[in-house]
Amino acid sequence: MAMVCLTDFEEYAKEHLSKATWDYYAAGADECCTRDDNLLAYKRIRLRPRILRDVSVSDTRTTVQGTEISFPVGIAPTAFHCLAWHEGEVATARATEALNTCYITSTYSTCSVEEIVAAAPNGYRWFQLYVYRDRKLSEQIVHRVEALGYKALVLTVDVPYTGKRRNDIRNQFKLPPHLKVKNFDGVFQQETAAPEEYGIPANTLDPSISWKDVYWLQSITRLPIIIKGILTKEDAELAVEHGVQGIIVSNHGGRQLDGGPASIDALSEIVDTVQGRIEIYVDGGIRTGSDVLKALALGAKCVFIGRPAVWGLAYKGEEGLREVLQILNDEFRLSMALSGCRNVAEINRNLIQCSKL
Ligand SMILES: Cc1cc2nc3c(=O)[nH]c(=O)nc-3n(C[C@H](O)[C@H](O)[C@H](O)COP(=O)(O)O)c2cc1C
Ligand SMILES: CCCCCCC(=O)C(=O)O
Repeated sequence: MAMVCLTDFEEYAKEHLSKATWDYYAAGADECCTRDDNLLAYKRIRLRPRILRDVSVSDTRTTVQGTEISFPVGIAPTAFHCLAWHEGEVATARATEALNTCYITSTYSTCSVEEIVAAAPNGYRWFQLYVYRDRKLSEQIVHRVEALGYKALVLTVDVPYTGKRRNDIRNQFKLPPHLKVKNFDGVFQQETAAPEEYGIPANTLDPSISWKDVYWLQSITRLPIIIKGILTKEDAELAVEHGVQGIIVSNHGGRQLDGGPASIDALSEIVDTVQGRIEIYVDGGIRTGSDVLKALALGAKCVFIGRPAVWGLAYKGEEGLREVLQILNDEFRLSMALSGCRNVAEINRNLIQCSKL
């Protein structure tokens, strides 16, 4: 079967994954309004293409946190890649190294960070962090990834509690016994009597985390800190005031608070408030190259994809994810050219119809 667009990979994954795994990847919170709006919001935005601008050569390269990547699409942190493909995050690391883009490894990876780095030693990676009640656990993983050459920490702030994902509850979804959250092998397993969530002891994440924990994190690391899960200008301003280096505008793929804004709809107020003081990225609902173009036009430095990466893995592991990234790269290049942009520096708000500004 020829894979032409990202939804081809979605259909393949839906057909070939077990129902419980598919439901877990697809899940949104409650009625899935925010999950679905993440995609619909891109379709509401209209472009203002410019013509006759010699687009015979186009350059999709950009930088994030000072490092060059081949195009402005990275991999958002998603848990449990071994559910989609037996090599799991090792395949993800190889595909992203090959395509020269940024891979944010989830705390809940089913390969360890050491295995990931060994598989793709030259890959450019950030590590996604949750803050545990037991701060020592968070501190240990921070020091591990720093020593392994991860280039930034992505602090996820929208999971004080896990959102209510109805099918996961109906399916009693949990990691099968042969898979583990490898970064915490032996740590989480000790608490087998405790109630579980997805096969992980419940209540390990600290719902009391607050802005002071950003200072705590800064005190234990020299890595840049990027906050993932901001949706308002007020919190964006606080992030800048607390000295972080980046923001990922995100609603966690609509898996946490249902009824919040589509992430692309939240982007503009954050970009306007931050005024270039730190880099802003966005994830949620990006499925085509023109979605990438729209996000950049509205001020994102780079976008990240979550579910499409696991669909690629489910299709053919490393090769499948490479295909997903290559298709997005090709579509983005074409959208740039058809709207008169020769490089990412030429993408700006003039490309967006006024009703969306
Ligand atoms: C199956 C799945 C697992 C996820 N796991 C994590 C995670 O471990 N940490 C995290 O910060 N975000 C996690 N997310 C949220 C993603 O990083 C990202 O915000 C979201 O998937 C983007 O939306 P998209 O799937 O429409 O691209 C997960 C999302 C999905 C779909
Ligand atoms: C015990 C919390 C598990 C969270 C799993 C990863 C995640 O963020 C998700 O959206 O799923």
